Amino acid sequence: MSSSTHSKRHRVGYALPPKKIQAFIKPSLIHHADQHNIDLIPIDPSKPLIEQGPLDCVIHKLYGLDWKSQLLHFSSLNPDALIIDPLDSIQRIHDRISMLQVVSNLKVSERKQVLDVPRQLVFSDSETMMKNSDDLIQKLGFPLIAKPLMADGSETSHKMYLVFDKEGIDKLETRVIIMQEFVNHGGVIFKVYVVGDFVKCVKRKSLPDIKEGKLVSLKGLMPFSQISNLEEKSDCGGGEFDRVEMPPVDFVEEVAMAMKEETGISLLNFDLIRDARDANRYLIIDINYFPGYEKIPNYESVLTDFLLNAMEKNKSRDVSMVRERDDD
Ligand SMILES: O=P(O)(O)O[C@@H]1[C@@H](OP(=O)(O)O)[C@H](OP(=O)(O)O)[C@H](O)[C@H](OP(=O)(O)O)[C@H]1OP(=O)(O)O
Ligand SMILES: Nc1ncnc2c1ncn2[C@@H]1O[C@H](COP(=O)(O)OP(=O)(O)O)[C@@H](O)[C@H]1O
Ligand SMILES: [Mg+2]
Ligand SMILES: [Mg+2]
Repeated sequence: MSSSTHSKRHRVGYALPPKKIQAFIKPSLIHHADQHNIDLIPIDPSKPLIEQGPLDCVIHKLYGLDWKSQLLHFSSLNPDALIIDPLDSIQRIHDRISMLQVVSNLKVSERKQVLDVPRQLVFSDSETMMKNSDDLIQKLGFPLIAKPLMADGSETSHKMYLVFDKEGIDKLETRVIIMQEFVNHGGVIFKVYVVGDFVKCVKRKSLPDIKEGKLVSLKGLMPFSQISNLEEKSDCGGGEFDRVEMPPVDFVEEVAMAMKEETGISLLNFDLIRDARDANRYLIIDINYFPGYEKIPNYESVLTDFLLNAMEKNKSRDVSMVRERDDD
């Protein structure tokens, strides 16, 4: 990195919901960034963004048309400012259909591990789903997971149900619904955090397996909030979690970099599960924009290094564009 990067102060604006500011913009992050010539500046989304500059870079996780037009207006007046990440790219992972299409487009080399997504069907309303329930059951079987289409941080976007039988399908009362096959995965999920070229995979507790024998005793549907009832009776406990092997690092890193390329997004994580019936089959079930990075150790330096690098790259891009213009 050039010495000028170290001497110049960088103004990085952050536009985040209050809950996220509380969790992510910790004094330790502000301090670490400050020590590395970055001023983290709060952006007030209720005021014009163009009046809150100058800014070298904007990081953001806000939704809605107002924020979109604010960013567009700001970018048109400040073409050299770096926006992390582009709104159009983020939009693609706010929808649980296009999100999984991203996975199908990933370019991952031929290897022992296979990357897949769960099978899913989308319905415009519960009535249409009920009418087509025989087809749904035939295609995906039970148990099913009902997910809202949108994954846009809204209150309802994480509200899900496990559906065990036809009566469960009939009881669902949501608007656009994704019905996804439930894949047994040993009750453990791997969360892969990506920050530019940095990749960190961690283990988390997930929904426990639902063995065929157990399915007969499960009736109707169950919102996820009650899933702990099921977990108590699950096979995953008593230190088993700690013994679960992590996926191969090179595989995770390759998928993470392919994801970054395909989405054009630098700040994301994805949820990876390993098929309980095939240890080499991995499925991506969820991709999240700008997740809770504060949960990874040393996130202060990871984020600071990323911002410095991104601004440095952006500056060299601007310089080469000026050179190209001069050459014309
Ligand atoms: O709140 P946290 O720290 O659990 O982070 C949430 C993420 O948890 P994770 O880091 O994956 O464990 C969470 O990931 P999941 O969807 O739970 O896999 C989302 O990214 C969530 O954002 P939103 O509500 O979808 O806008 C994230 O919420 P925000 O931090 O953006 O509010
Ligand atoms: N197809 C699936 N098979 C098995 N478990 C799943 C599947 N999809 C989701 N889950 C479980 O449900 C949780 C929430 O689903 P996810 O798609 O990640 O939604 P969210 O965006 O709310 O995190 C996951 O962390 C995992 O435990
Ligand atoms: Mg998830
Ligand atoms: Mg999610």
